[in-house]
Amino acid sequence: MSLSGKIAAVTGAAQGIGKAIALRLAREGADIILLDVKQETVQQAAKEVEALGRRAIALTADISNRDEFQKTLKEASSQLGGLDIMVNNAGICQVKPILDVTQEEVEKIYRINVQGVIWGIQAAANIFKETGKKGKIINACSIAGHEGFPLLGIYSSTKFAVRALTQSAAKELAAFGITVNSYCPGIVGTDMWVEIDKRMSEITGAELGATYKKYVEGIALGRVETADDVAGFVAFLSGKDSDYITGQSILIDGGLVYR
Ligand SMILES: NC(=O)C1=CN([C@@H]2O[C@H](COP(=O)(O)OP(=O)(O)OC[C@H]3O[C@@H](n4cnc5c(N)ncnc54)[C@H](O)[C@@H]3O)[C@@H](O)[C@H]2O)C=CC1
Ligand SMILES: CC(=O)C(C)=O
Repeated sequence: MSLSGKIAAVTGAAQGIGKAIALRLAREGADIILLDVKQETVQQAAKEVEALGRRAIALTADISNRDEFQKTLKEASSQLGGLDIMVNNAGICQVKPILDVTQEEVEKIYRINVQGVIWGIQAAANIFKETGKKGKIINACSIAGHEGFPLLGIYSSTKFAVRALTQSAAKELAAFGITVNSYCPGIVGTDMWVEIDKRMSEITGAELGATYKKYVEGIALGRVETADDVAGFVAFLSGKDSDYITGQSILIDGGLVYR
């Protein structure tokens, strides 16, 4: 598919799935706004986009800060000449029994994983409406947005919230020709899973690597998911071939959770 002439914004684009999405959309022809809290690495990722011959703007901003996020995104989109695709990818994980989690911990993950997605939907939809674009909003959900997993309860609840927001926003924005969908990866070999495995070991006493191995063994296709697997699917959701899909949170997990 060609995304030539399109402008896409990707949050959490400094590394992992977000960086793979930014590079894949650039390969398909889009110019990219890359946003992350990690200044140096997001600038490096933007250079990699430019090396593919596309325009790139690196933004250092926190998606949980509504004003900072929306202001920087609006300025960057004006600079590039608009916005067509918004990928609300940034998120954090948390591994803890529900009985032990503190108020601060719950608030932190909800500010990033839930409020950050709300601010991203608002920012993109307002830009699309102002510029008369039938844009696409694409959110990061998870298998954990379809099923609760032990020690990932609060994280799972944030991803269930993303699924609800995706459905509601799709219904509210359909009148403007804006579609809203989510991708739901399974076990992707990024820094997030290194951290999950480490925390699971600390809590359960399992050997380092054992939790990751156990989850990967449950995947029907028999291999861990790569960030590029996810990026290819996001490219599909960004392009014309997905124009008639909205409000969906689609599993891309190699066969792990079945809905
Ligand atoms: N790794 C996995 O197995 C899975 C990941 N996901 C979701 O995919 C998304 C990306 O995950 P990964 O690439 O694996 O994570 P990662 O931890 O490797 O990368 C996340 C990126 O988001 C950025 N970020 C975090 N908080 C931010 C904030 N407040 N403002 C701006 N940027 C922020 C980080 O700096 C980092 O660059 C997340 O929403 C995650 O929940 C979903 C299912 C599986
Ligand atoms: C990080 C994540 O979403 C899972 C379920 O592994």
